[in-house]
This record gives sequence, C-alpha cells and structure tokens, in this order.
Amino acid sequence: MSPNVSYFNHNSRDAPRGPVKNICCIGAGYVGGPTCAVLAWKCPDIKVTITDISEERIAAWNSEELPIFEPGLDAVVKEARGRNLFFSTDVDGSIAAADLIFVSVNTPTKEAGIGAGLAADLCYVEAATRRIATVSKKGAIIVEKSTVPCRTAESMRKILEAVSPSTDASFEILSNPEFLAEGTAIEDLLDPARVLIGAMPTPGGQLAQQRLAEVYARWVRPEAIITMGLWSSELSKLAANALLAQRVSSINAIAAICEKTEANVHEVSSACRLDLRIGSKFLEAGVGFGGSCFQKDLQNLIYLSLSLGLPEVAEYWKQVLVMNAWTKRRFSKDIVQKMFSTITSKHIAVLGFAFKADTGDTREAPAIDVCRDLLEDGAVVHIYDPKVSEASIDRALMAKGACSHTATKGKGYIVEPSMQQACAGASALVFMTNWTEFSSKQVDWKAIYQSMSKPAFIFDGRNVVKDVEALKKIGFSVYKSGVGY
Ligand SMILES: NC(=O)c1ccc[n+]([C@@H]2O[C@H](COP(=O)([O-])OP(=O)(O)OC[C@H]3O[C@@H](n4cnc5c(N)ncnc54)[C@H](O)[C@@H]3O)[C@@H](O)[C@H]2O)c1
Ligand SMILES: O=c1ccn([C@@H]2O[C@H](COP(=O)(O)OP(=O)(O)O[C@H]3O[C@H](CO)[C@@H](O)[C@H](O)[C@H]3O)[C@@H](O)[C@H]2O)c(=O)[nH]1
Repeated sequence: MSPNVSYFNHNSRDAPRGPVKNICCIGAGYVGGPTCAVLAWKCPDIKVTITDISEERIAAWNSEELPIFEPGLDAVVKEARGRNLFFSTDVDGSIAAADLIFVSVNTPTKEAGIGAGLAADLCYVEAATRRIATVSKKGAIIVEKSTVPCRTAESMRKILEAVSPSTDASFEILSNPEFLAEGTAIEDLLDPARVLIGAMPTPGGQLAQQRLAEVYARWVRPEAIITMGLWSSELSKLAANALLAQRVSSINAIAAICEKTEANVHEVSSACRLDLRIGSKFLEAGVGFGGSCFQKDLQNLIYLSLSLGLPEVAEYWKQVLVMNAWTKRRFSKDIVQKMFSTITSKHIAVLGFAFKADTGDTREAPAIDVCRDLLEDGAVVHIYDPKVSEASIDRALMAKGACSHTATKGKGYIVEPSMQQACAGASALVFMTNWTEFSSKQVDWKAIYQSMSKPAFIFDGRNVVKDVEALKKIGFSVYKSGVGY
C-alpha cells in the first residue's frame, strides 16, 4: 500500500463499525494521559476513559495535582475531566465498554534474559493485549500507541486470537505511534507535524484506519493525517527517534572538535542550520541527550537490526549511543580536570536535573550520570531543579548506584530549594537543564559570585550562558560545552 492513502477513499456505508463513541486508553503515563486528555477535550461527544493498574497514578490524575508536569495540561484536564474524560483503575470495565482501545503502556528496555540491554520488554503490552482479548467487545479497534518493535502487531493479533473466548472474534489492530516531545506535549498534540495511522491492507483494516482518522480529523489538519501500512508505521517511530538522536550525537561530535580548536560549536551549528537541506532543529550541542525514548528506541532498533542479520546497520546506530555516553563522561572529566584535578570535598551546585526544560521527568537525564561521577570523585553536590522533587532525585540517583565517597556526608548530595541556595558556598555551578529561570535577567550574578568559594567556576552543559564575557568580568571562570578557549 502506498503511503498517504487518503482516509476519505473508503465508503463508510459499507462499514460494519460505526463512528467511535467510546475510547479506552490503557496506560495513564506521559503519553496516555496528555494524548487522551487532548482527544477528550477536542471531542466532547466521545467518552474517553484512561485506565491504569497504578492506583497512585489514577488518584493523582483525579486530584488537583496531576502526576506529570506539562505546560497547558492542567487546563485541558480540568475542562474535560468529569465531562467526557475519566480516569479509572477499572481496566477491564473500561476496555469492555470501548469501541476503540489505545494501548499506551510502557515498553522499557529488557534488563535480563535474551536481548537484555537492547530488546524492548513487551511484557506490559502482552498483559494489556490479554485483557483486551478477554473482555473487549466484538469489533473493538485496538491501537498501538506505545513505541514497539516492528511487527509487534502480528504478535498482538496471535495473542488476541488465541486468548479470546469467542470463536468468531475479529480484531483490527492499528499502529498510531506518538511523536509528542515532553515539555511541548500539548502544543504537539494540538497541532502535530503528522499523525500516522498504519493498518493492514484488508477491508477491515482500512475501515478501522478510517474510523481513527475521523477522530483525529476533528482537530488535526487533514494533510497531517497520514495512512500507511502497519509495519511502516511501527518502524517510522523508531526511525524518527533514531534520526533525531543521531543529529544530537553528530553535533556533539563536532563540539568535541571545537573545544580542541578554539572554534565555537554554536557558531558552527548556526552556519549549518542555514542550509535548508540540513535544517534548523536538533543541532543544539551540549551534555548529551536524555529522556525515556531516544536511548531505548535506539537500543530497540539495534536489536531489530541484529535480529534481522544486519550487524553493520546495528553498529552504525550503536555509535550514536556510544557518542552520547562519551559526551556525558567527557563533561564530568572536564569539570574535575579544570578544577585542578580534584573535587574531593568541594561543593558543586548542579542546576537542573530534568532531562530537558519544562518537564519534571528525570528518565535517562544526563544529570544523573554527571551527579554520579561528581559524587564518585568525592564532591558534595547541591542539586536544584524547579520541577523535580527530592523523591524523584533520590530514586534516579539510587537506581544508578550513585553514592558519596565522603563517608560523613550521608547521601553526599543535598536537594536545594533555589538556585541561589544551591550556589552559596559552592566552588562550581554546573548547568544540566536549560530552564529559562537560569538565563533570566533577574539572576543577580554578582551576588551569586560573592556567595561562592573562589575561584568560582561555571560549567555550562546546556548553552544557558549567552554572555560569557559579562560573567568573566564578574570573576567567574566559564566553560561551555563545545566552545574552545
Ligand atoms: N514519554 C514520552 O514522551 C513518549 C513519547 C512518545 C512515545 N512514547 C512511548 O509511549 C509508551 C508509554 O510511555 P510513557 O512515557 O507514557 O510511559 P509511562 O511509564 O509514563 O506510562 C505507562 C503506564 O502504563 C501503565 N501500565 C502498564 N501495564 C499496564 C496494564 N497491563 N494495564 C494498565 N496499565 C498498565 C503503567 O502503570 C504506567 O502508568 C512507551 O512505549 C514509550 O516509548 C513515550
Ligand atoms: O538539539 C538538541 C535537541 C535535543 N537535545 C536533547 O535531547 C533530549 C531529547 O529531547 P526531545 O526530543 O526534545 O524530548 P523527548 O521528550 O525525549 O522527545 C523525543 O522522544 C519522544 C518519545 O519517543 C518523541 O515522541 C519525540 O518526537 C522526540 O523528540 C533532551 O535531553 C534534550 O536536551 C539536545 O541535546 N540537542
């Protein structure tokens, strides 16, 4: 089937299924929550129930304090919740009532067994599929929203057909990967660059595709709704993330050359961005990419390539991860080296812990690795992030086995309530997330300098500092990733 087949090609009078009226989303996480909240907001006549096995998460979605921070999300949820948007732990009941079911559960990298460290762990997808097979109503459309390896829909179909108690059960499975980025989820969902809907080239598949397309067409530009084959749609998600991550690693590789040659990566990238063939986005050099998706999806693509007997392809993508890990480590090493090759018992302020600005998510945040490195070298780390709680920081650092070598200092790090408090008494401050408050004109750099131990260093891993000379004038020693001095 060719891509871009218009969803208006099908004749809805032939439809065994009517328009979608009741939607269930399995998984109330960073994707399921915002995606289906926006859907409910835009389609007040469709009942949307977001369901999860986590009682804590559902309770938070039903409370005043949502479980995730995302600009604009509160307003959307508050308007639709209780009207046509519901959050429930009744997974079976929500599935049973739905005529379209999004599977939006987590697909982390396997930690043990065959493919450990690379393959996607599909146990949550399988568990959700089994519940659908057991309790869903006849003709319900099943939509893969989670990011999955290519041909996962085939496994889902086999499970559905084998487990369903009905002998004439027919299931249509669609692939509808999500491309939202955290921090801009609501704007991405309201005006997506594209919505992919992959289906089998059968009449049933095409009709299901049309039904889902009709839902998106309520608010998405028609030209952005792209229909294609199931396997292409599944693979497009992995391909898009691999290409984005590759751009970040590519510019970070250039950054390393800049640092050794007195070139400035921000000048180099702005020169490259002007070439329309290269494009302007995702060329921001820094301390490496984080987030729950890039690393996991690249690992998934590497495993897929190996499974398909394509070791050279696997090796190519692996290098993107190698470069990212090296970039983080290089940043930590530079800090130690510039601070006279010892940071033992020195106080260091780490500003920003989230993997990017405008989110409280710490999954695979570069700050975790850098904090661990600093702690291993004996520093006392003072962490400040406007949206990450102390409990999240503890969980993230503990999972990486980060601990202090300064035995007397307990955890070895202190979570601070403000940028100023994190910096007071510190020998260095390290930017790990580009929160706007760090580059705000309100920051009194002279006062921060005075409160710090001398010499006072700034290590900027996120291009937060724009006027290096002004800070140098105050007295700081300033180092920016990708800028040679
Ligand atoms: N986070 C992102 O920005 C993003 C963007 C695009 C795609 N994705 C993909 O979307 C998927 C979900 O990601 P996420 O970040 O929302 O994950 P998440 O961990 O935040 O949420 C997943 C939720 O699914 C629930 N769950 C697991 N098994 C369940 C079951 N059997 N029944 C009911 N609930 C169940 C979990 O309790 C959890 O709350 C992943 O495949 C991810 O790769 C994520
Ligand atoms: O030029 C850049 C752009 C990004 N980053 C870093 O890359 C990481 C990922 O950033 P971003 O892609 O903006 O956030 P995510 O929420 O991880 O979104 C990615 O991963 C999602 C999950 O699959 C996809 O849906 C999105 O399309 C894809 O952008 C962050 O640590 C950024 O700081 C850079 O270092 N330089």
